[in-house]
Amino acid sequence: MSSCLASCSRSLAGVSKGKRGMASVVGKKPPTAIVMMNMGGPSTLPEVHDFLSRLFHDSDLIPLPFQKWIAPYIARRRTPQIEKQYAAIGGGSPILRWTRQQGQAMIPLLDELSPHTAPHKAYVAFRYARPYTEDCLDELRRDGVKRAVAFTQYPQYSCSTTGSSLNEMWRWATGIRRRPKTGEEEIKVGLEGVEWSAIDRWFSHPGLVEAFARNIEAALEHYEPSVRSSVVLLFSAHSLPMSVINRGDPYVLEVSSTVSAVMARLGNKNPYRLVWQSQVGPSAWMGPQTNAALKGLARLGEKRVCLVPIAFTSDHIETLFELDHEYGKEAKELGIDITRAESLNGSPVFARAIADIAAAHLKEVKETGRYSSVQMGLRCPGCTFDHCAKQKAWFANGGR
Ligand SMILES: C=CC1=C(C)c2cc3[nH]c(cc4nc(cc5[nH]c(cc1n2)c(C)c5CCC(=O)O)C(CCC(=O)O)=C4C)c(C)c3C=C
Ligand code: FES
Ligand SMILES: [Fe+2]
Repeated sequence: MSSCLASCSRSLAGVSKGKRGMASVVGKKPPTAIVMMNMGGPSTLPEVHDFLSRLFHDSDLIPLPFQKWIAPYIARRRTPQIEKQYAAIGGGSPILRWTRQQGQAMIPLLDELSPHTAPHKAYVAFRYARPYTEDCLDELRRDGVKRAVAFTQYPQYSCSTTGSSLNEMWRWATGIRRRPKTGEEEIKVGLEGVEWSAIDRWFSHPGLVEAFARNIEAALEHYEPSVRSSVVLLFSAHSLPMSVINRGDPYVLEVSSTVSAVMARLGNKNPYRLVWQSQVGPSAWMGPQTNAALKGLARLGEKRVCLVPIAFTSDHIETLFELDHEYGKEAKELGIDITRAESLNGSPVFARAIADIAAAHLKEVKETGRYSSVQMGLRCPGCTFDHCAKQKAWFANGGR
């Protein structure tokens, strides 16, 4: 992280916009692939069912008894309700559009920050929506890629999110997972001869912190200067089941660290809390829940609240539907003057941050020969999955 700090402040200080974009990769040298990994979301309503089906089949996210049989049933039952939510936010998730835009903004900056690994090209690998991990690997194969970075787009690490995406990448790249053979068609298996490394977390990167802070400052402009410092900043992150936290998952710690760093950058001028949203099912999840916290704050006489989504880098159903639509309405009914900080979306400060993170990582791999972070090597104390160990060993060995 220390090298990040130095190079980030340099890049924040003003890397000028590069002239090369994605088009610059058509030369002879294959691009260094920057694979932006995330969960994805259905871009259109007809994709909702397949999105949920993949999600409920993922035992790293939701381990279910008889998963193969139960998952299709839950996905089918949940589809109409979730379709309505996506319909209410314009007919689909904007995550693919934002991820592509962020990748496009990152590449010229990265070409400039790390010329010896240029040209770079951004790829997208989603866990539950197109383009899937396997689609992304097809693209890498077509481009003749020899060096690839698996770059999680979740700033804070959880085995249910980043861990799941890394597991999926390892399965497809090694050929453990393969497409079913249809007819005489030749099936490509795995991805030979690629040197892989992983960026698994970046929860306290100064560029990320700066991007969040600027969006919060912009949201606070909504309030009169005389009352601005009384606004409660309510940082909201997707919750986790207590069973995952008790297994030793680092997500809660890392989200908390992001919040502390953002508050320090803001000069600790406002009161704040970290709360948790979007729990599903009847089991115990991390709390307090965002909507209960809003009700509690109203009961205690708080009149102004700024909601800050802190664990995702673009808009999605939980900001646009849950925060804006549901909780925003509820809060107004409770008499709270509520605003929401914009998600990182098209923030140029954010684009510079991810370029800096990628550049610092490429440099570190070259200098140390370490392909993944020290922290990524440690399994959760309660982990019982063999595949976590195999995936970590595979990345630590450069994808060999
Ligand atoms: C950092 C973000 C997220 C964590 C951690 C996370 C954990 C987690 N999620 C579920 C179950 C579901 N999540 C669903 C949707 C969903 N989840 C996140 C983010 C995190 N999830 C996002 C951004 C989305 C929406 C995608 C979009 O809008 O584009 C869903 C599907 C919706 C629904 O049916 O309610 C489920 C289910 C678990 C069990 C879990 C931790 C173990
Ligand atoms: S569940 Fe965390 S390392 Fe396996
Ligand atoms: Fe989720």
